[in-house]
Amino acid sequence: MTHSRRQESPVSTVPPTVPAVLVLEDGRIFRGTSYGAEGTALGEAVFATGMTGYQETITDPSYARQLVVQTAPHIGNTGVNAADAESRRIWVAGYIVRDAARRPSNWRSEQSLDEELRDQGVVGIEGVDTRAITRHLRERGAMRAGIFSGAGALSDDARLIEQVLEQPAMTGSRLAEEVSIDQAYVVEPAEHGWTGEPVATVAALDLGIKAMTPTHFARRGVRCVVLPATATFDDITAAGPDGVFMSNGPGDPATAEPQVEVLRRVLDARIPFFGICFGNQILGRALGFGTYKLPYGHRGINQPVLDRRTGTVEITSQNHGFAVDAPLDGPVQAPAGSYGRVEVSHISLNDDVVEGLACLDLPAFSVQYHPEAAAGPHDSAYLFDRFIELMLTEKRTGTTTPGTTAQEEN
Ligand SMILES: NC(=O)CC[C@H](N)C(=O)O
Repeated sequence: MTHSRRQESPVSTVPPTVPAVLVLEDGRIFRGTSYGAEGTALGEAVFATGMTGYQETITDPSYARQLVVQTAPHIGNTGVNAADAESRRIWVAGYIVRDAARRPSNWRSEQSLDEELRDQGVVGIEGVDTRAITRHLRERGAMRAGIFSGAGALSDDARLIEQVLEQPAMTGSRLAEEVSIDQAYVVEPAEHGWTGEPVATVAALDLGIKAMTPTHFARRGVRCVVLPATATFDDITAAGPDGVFMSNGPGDPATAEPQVEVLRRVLDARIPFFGICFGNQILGRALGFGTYKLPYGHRGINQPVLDRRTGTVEITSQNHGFAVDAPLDGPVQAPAGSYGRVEVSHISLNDDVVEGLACLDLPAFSVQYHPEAAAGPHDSAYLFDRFIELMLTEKRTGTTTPGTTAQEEN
């Protein structure tokens, strides 16, 4: 009886499942079901440990060409909305979750994450053991991978591994120009509730900038002129900036030669500089240090960092796979140019990786993490204040004239 009633019922709460498979370049394979768009996604498999903020994560341009594994097991439960997007689109190349929420439940939700992934053509996989994937990546390192769903998932494993190996590795990939903008734009302080006159102007290079960064400047009264990644030194000075900012961004910092050259001219001209993440790596390179690939990177919103100058510990938001190779012990002369002394100002308390650089003879500093948060804790927002203070001090003491070098001024 019960059996026949069940057969007659037209209602089914279980959606039809489409097979999907995650294939890692070392041959490890995880089978699950399709999530978001159906198709093929290739990229570097990395894991992100944030328990919240999945929308900010997937719209962070630094994740371009990466397949992101969320270690939090339940994803999508608050849906997505226009206000929380950190850029104009989703940038993760593919998305890997354990258990996708079937129904979002939040008053701010405008659409389900599944629908948003579909709308933007982002291929994902769900129902895989994300803990096993994470442990694998932690032991073997971030690596090339592919998500294949629908008909593609039925292909021969060897053929799928071949496809995964055909893509370029993250090392050597230049991606900042791909995610940047074509046209400059300005974010005015008044747009974010500032009622007085602007206190300064920052020229911000968009190497993959997140919306929250200009917002932080604007809230503090700073005009933010956002420029494409290809901006020249002359484009920067044309904005009449009191300071220059370089954002986070995807790809290998070893490929950022044009931005390193631009930054050297900024430093030569003694224009105050602040960089975050990719911007920190570019400052490191401009000063003559190398960069290297971390085994599996730092991605999450609870990464402990020590500010070595104050002894304060910050809980930070991070997303980096590369790091600066600079000596931890004491200030050193910058190996390149005549930039004077530099010190490692911040280090990771998990693994001693360089998390910040400070020039002692120039108004320039940077951090490897994300003081703009979004998502993540706000511990590091003081860095925006520190940069504004630096710009205003340089302005007051008159040592900075954009477009001229320190020698020319003397
Ligand atoms: N968020 C970032 O700016 C990342 C910088 C660089 N692409 C890295 O992976 O290290």
